[in-house]
Amino acid sequence: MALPENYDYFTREQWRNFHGKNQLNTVTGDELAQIAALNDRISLTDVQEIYVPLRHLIHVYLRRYHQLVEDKADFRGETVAPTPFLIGISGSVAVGKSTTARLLQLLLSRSLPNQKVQLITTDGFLYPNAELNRRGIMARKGFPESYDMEHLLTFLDQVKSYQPGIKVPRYSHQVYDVLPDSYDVIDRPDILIVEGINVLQLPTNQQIYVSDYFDFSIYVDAKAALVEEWYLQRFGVLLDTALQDPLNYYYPYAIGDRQAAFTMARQVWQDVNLKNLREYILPTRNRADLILHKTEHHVIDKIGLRKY
Ligand SMILES: Nc1ncnc2c1ncn2[C@@H]1O[C@H](COP(=O)(O)OP(=O)(O)OP(=O)(O)O)[C@@H](O)[C@H]1O
Ligand SMILES: CC(C)(CO)[C@@H](O)C(=O)NCCC(=O)O
Repeated sequence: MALPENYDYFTREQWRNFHGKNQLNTVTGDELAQIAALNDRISLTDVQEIYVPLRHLIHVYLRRYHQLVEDKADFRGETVAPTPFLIGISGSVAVGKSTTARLLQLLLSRSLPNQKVQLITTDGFLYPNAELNRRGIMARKGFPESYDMEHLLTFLDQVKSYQPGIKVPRYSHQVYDVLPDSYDVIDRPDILIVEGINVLQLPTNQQIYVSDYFDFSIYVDAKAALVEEWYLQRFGVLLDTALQDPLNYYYPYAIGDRQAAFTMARQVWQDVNLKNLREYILPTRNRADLILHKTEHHVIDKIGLRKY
């Protein structure tokens, strides 16, 4: 699918100079150490040249957002109620959404030390495997019908209305299921990052869309053949981890024939994740405020900034 036309596209050589005046435009040694601990494969040049200007752009959106919230309260003759700023991050399975999300959480927490920056993935809003099986859609995990979208919308509504202590179910790749009685707690953040393949989708039968809640959104983009490579690499890591744990979903694959396990993973990529990317995820790309385009080794080579 050709890149959408309603964006300005920049090379990294252009993008890395986008800082504005008097901005915090470098990362400290301490930040770099934290980033390396997050994922030691992240290119630190990408952090400096791509993510630091991106953080500056988010500051711009944030300022404008707070001004608008204030002006709207003033218009109604009311005092300002705290309203969290929401960032959505979308893209294929295994493209690197959660890594991007955690990196942004870290960078924003550092530049805005008085603000609480929290992060969730929409994986926790998948129906548990028992429910997917009951509905006969276990082979459709990740497709729109496999998520409890109503629950996700209610959650976003609670966050925006600044409710304390909201529980979010947790999904485990190791167990391959939503964990029973295990939750993350989102507690009145100033900024919430919501990462998931479905965050820019338009569910049917709903009055409001998930994307209506976002004040800034990012689509992480790459050629499908590359994402397949990353999916299989991550599968290799999942197998290695599973070897230590007989309760891990991947344990039978980990102790069996490795070639056969990879053949199975390739098939799942083809039948499930690639199909989902083509039919339901990629068509949402042109709703994002920003497209981060990756090439080999996760290096970002192009950035699209939405014009209108
Ligand atoms: N910037 C990066 N540099 C190097 N490796 C990366 C980078 N981003 C992600 N990866 C690797 O790519 C794989 C997929 O990343 P990640 O788990 O963040 O993807 P995801 O899009 O969140 O996937 P899912 O939708 O399945 O949760 C992982 O093995 C991760 O370590
Ligand atoms: C949990 C999701 C849907 C999204 O992160 C994905 O990682 C997944 O498990 N997809 C189902 C097919 C598979 O096993 O890869």
